[in-house]
Amino acid sequence: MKVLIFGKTGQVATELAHFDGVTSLGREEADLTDPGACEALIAETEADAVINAAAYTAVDKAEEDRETAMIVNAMAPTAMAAAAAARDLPFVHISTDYVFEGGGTTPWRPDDTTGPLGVYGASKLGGEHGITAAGGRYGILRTSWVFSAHGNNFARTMLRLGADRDALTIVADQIGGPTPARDIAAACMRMATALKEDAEKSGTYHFSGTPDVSWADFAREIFAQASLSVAVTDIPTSAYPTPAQRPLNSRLDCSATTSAFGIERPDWRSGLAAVLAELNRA
Ligand SMILES: NC(=O)C1=CN([C@@H]2O[C@H](COP(=O)(O)OP(=O)(O)OC[C@H]3O[C@@H](n4cnc5c(N)ncnc54)[C@H](OP(=O)(O)O)[C@@H]3O)[C@@H](O)[C@H]2O)C=CC1
Ligand SMILES: Cc1cn([C@H]2C[C@H](O)[C@@H](COP(=O)(O)OP(=O)(O)O[C@H]3O[C@@H](C)C(=O)[C@@H](O)[C@H]3O)O2)c(=O)[nH]c1=O
Ligand SMILES: [Mg+2]
Repeated sequence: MKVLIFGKTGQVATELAHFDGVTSLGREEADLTDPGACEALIAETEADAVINAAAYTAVDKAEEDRETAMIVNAMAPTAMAAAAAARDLPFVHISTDYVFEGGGTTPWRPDDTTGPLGVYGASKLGGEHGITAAGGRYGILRTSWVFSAHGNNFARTMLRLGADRDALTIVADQIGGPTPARDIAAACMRMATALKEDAEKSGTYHFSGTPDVSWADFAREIFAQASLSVAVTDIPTSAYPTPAQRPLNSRLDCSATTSAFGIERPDWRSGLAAVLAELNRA
């Protein structure tokens, strides 16, 4: 199957580029601030499916750059979905736990009420609504806490800070599933193939690594596996003020993804080991 990918340099896009039959479009070939151009690329593609792995992911910066976040995360994916629907091509798109308001401790199910706390989450939710309304074959995969050997992510931030600090204070009341970018890429490919066969599988799905942990627990595991001696102290979110508010409960119920596509939650601790091995080889 030939797959057209929006995004080339991001965490998930980098992992998608390793699959056979994919064509990756970087910012130079497809700028998401120009939704019409993205639409045109899908109208003329020879691919059998489209995956969007590009997004405005700077959560705090989005608070003061709402317009760009909305164009990239809502308008461009909406235009892509319409173009894919017009040609009956499966369209797979990645969304986020940040569409939820984050109350309680129950894992969120795909049809639970959304309530984004910030601009990034609101812009991603706008994309979800546009894609759903386009009426084509689509899969929206909400994931969380993505990490890989590339790009900006919490694991690489911890390795950088841990290299010259022996103690860090990390938020311990936000709970979620860290997710290896490699597993998200594989899930997207699997969904694109399944949607080609069966349009009835269209819908919104959840996918995150297991077990659910706090950011502080995630940091401890990073330092343990990297053999870095850094003392991690738990702090509440209130002690780490940021421009954008984050959900406290980011747990995702991924059971529908397993039933529809046979995709299981990956253990993020082995994904972390693979990322550390990759960084050590580099
Ligand atoms: N990171 C995370 O923790 C999470 C991410 N997600 C979602 O997963 C998906 C993939 O995220 P991830 O791989 O982490 O993203 P990254 O932040 O690693 O990469 C973002 C990608 O989007 C591209 N991009 C941004 N703006 C534009 C633009 N205007 N035109 C073209 N390309 C653009 C970037 O290109 P360039 O290098 O040129 O800037 C880059 O390739 C996104 O939809 C994101 O919302 C969901 C949950 C958690
Ligand atoms: C660096 C640092 C962060 N933190 C906290 C802040 C925050 O609550 C948490 C994670 O920080 P980050 O900046 O990596 O978080 P953030 O960029 O908000 O990560 C999010 O990105 C978007 C794109 C998503 O879709 C989400 O699923 C999620 O992965 O760790 C500390 O408590 N201490 C620290 O020293
Ligand atoms: Mg970040």
